[in-house]
Amino acid sequence: MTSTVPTAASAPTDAAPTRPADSELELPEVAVPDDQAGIDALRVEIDAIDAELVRLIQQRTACSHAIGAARKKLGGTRIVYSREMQVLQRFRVLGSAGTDLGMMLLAMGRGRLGRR
Ligand SMILES: C=C(O[C@@H]1C=C(C(=O)O)C=C[C@H]1O)C(=O)O
Repeated sequence: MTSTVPTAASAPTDAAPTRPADSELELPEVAVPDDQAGIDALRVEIDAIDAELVRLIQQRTACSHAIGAARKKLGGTRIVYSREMQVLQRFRVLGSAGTDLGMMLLAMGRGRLGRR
Protein backbone atom coordinates (compact mmCIF):
# COMPACT_ATOMS: atom_id res chain seq x y z
CA MET A 1 0.00 0.00 0.00
CA THR A 2 1.25 3.46 -0.82
CA SER A 3 1.71 5.64 2.25
CA THR A 4 -0.09 8.97 2.11
CA VAL A 5 1.40 10.37 5.30
CA PRO A 6 2.66 13.84 4.41
CA THR A 7 6.45 13.78 4.29
CA ALA A 8 9.07 16.32 3.33
CA ALA A 9 8.82 14.84 -0.17
CA SER A 10 5.02 14.92 -0.45
CA ALA A 11 4.57 18.25 1.32
CA PRO A 12 3.86 21.24 -0.91
CA THR A 13 7.04 21.93 -2.86
CA ASP A 14 8.96 24.94 -4.09
CA ALA A 15 7.10 24.57 -7.38
CA ALA A 16 4.05 26.35 -5.95
CA PRO A 17 4.38 30.14 -6.06
CA THR A 18 3.22 30.64 -2.48
CA ARG A 19 6.35 29.20 -0.87
CA PRO A 20 9.09 31.80 -0.84
CA ALA A 21 12.78 30.97 -0.98
CA ASP A 22 14.41 31.23 2.43
CA SER A 23 16.06 34.50 1.34
CA GLU A 24 12.67 35.98 0.41
CA LEU A 25 10.71 35.46 3.62
CA GLU A 26 8.35 38.28 4.51
CA LEU A 27 9.47 39.36 7.96
CA PRO A 28 8.58 42.38 10.09
CA GLU A 29 11.15 45.16 10.39
CA VAL A 30 13.32 44.88 13.49
CA ALA A 31 15.96 47.57 13.97
CA VAL A 32 19.48 46.19 14.34
CA PRO A 33 20.69 47.12 17.85
CA ASP A 34 23.92 49.07 18.17
CA ASP A 35 24.82 48.08 21.72
CA GLN A 36 24.58 45.25 24.24
CA ALA A 37 21.49 46.77 25.87
CA GLY A 38 19.72 46.56 22.53
CA ILE A 39 20.70 42.90 22.18
CA ASP A 40 19.47 42.19 25.71
CA ALA A 41 16.13 43.85 24.94
CA LEU A 42 15.65 41.69 21.86
CA ARG A 43 16.49 38.60 23.92
CA VAL A 44 13.77 39.53 26.39
CA GLU A 45 11.36 39.75 23.46
CA ILE A 46 12.52 36.39 22.07
CA ASP A 47 12.10 34.72 25.47
CA ALA A 48 8.52 36.03 25.72
CA ILE A 49 7.75 34.87 22.18
CA ASP A 50 9.21 31.40 22.83
CA ALA A 51 7.18 31.01 26.03
CA GLU A 52 4.03 31.94 24.13
CA LEU A 53 4.92 29.58 21.28
CA VAL A 54 5.33 26.70 23.73
CA ARG A 55 1.95 27.50 25.30
CA LEU A 56 0.30 27.67 21.88
CA ILE A 57 1.91 24.43 20.72
CA GLN A 58 0.66 22.69 23.87
CA GLN A 59 -2.85 24.02 23.20
CA ARG A 60 -2.70 23.05 19.52
CA THR A 61 -1.52 19.54 20.36
CA ALA A 62 -4.28 19.08 22.94
CA CYS A 63 -6.90 20.25 20.40
CA SER A 64 -5.50 17.88 17.80
CA HIS A 65 -5.54 14.92 20.23
CA ALA A 66 -9.13 15.75 21.22
CA ILE A 67 -10.26 15.77 17.58
CA GLY A 68 -8.44 12.48 16.99
CA ALA A 69 -10.07 10.88 20.04
CA ALA A 70 -13.50 12.14 18.98
CA ARG A 71 -13.10 10.78 15.48
CA LYS A 72 -11.95 7.43 16.84
CA LYS A 73 -15.02 7.28 19.10
CA LEU A 74 -17.25 8.16 16.15
CA GLY A 75 -15.71 5.42 14.05
CA GLY A 76 -13.60 7.59 11.78
CA THR A 77 -9.88 7.64 11.14
CA ARG A 78 -7.58 9.40 13.55
CA ILE A 79 -5.54 10.98 10.77
CA VAL A 80 -6.98 12.97 7.86
CA TYR A 81 -4.26 13.55 5.29
CA SER A 82 -6.26 15.98 3.16
CA ARG A 83 -6.68 18.23 6.20
CA GLU A 84 -2.98 17.86 7.03
CA MET A 85 -2.08 19.10 3.56
CA GLN A 86 -4.29 22.15 4.15
CA VAL A 87 -2.54 22.76 7.46
CA LEU A 88 0.87 22.56 5.78
CA GLN A 89 -0.28 25.08 3.20
CA ARG A 90 -0.48 27.74 5.92
CA PHE A 91 3.19 27.21 6.81
CA ARG A 92 4.40 27.75 3.26
CA VAL A 93 4.76 31.47 3.91
CA LEU A 94 7.61 30.53 6.28
CA GLY A 95 9.60 28.81 3.53
CA SER A 96 11.09 25.32 3.66
CA ALA A 97 11.78 25.43 7.40
CA GLY A 98 8.15 26.47 7.88
CA THR A 99 7.03 23.30 6.14
CA ASP A 100 9.28 21.31 8.48
CA LEU A 101 7.74 23.15 11.43
CA GLY A 102 4.23 22.34 10.20
CA MET A 103 5.20 18.69 9.86
CA MET A 104 6.49 18.65 13.43
CA LEU A 105 3.25 20.14 14.71
CA LEU A 106 1.27 17.54 12.80
CA ALA A 107 3.46 14.79 14.28
CA MET A 108 2.77 16.10 17.78
CA GLY A 109 -0.94 16.17 17.01
CA ARG A 110 -0.89 12.59 15.78
CA GLY A 111 0.82 11.42 18.96
CA ARG A 112 1.71 7.77 19.45
CA LEU A 113 -0.77 6.50 16.86
CA GLY A 114 0.87 8.54 14.15
CA ARG A 115 4.33 7.02 14.63
CA ARG A 116 5.49 4.66 11.96
C1 LIG B 1 -6.92 17.77 14.24
C2 LIG B 1 -7.35 16.97 13.25
O1 LIG B 1 -6.94 15.63 13.14
C3 LIG B 1 -5.64 15.28 12.72
C4 LIG B 1 -4.63 16.24 13.13
C5 LIG B 1 -4.40 17.37 12.39
C6 LIG B 1 -3.63 18.52 12.95
O2 LIG B 1 -2.91 18.34 13.93
O3 LIG B 1 -3.76 19.63 12.41
C7 LIG B 1 -4.91 17.44 11.09
C8 LIG B 1 -5.56 16.42 10.51
C9 LIG B 1 -5.73 15.12 11.20
O4 LIG B 1 -4.77 14.21 10.76
C10 LIG B 1 -8.32 17.46 12.25
O5 LIG B 1 -8.84 16.66 11.47
O6 LIG B 1 -8.56 18.67 12.22
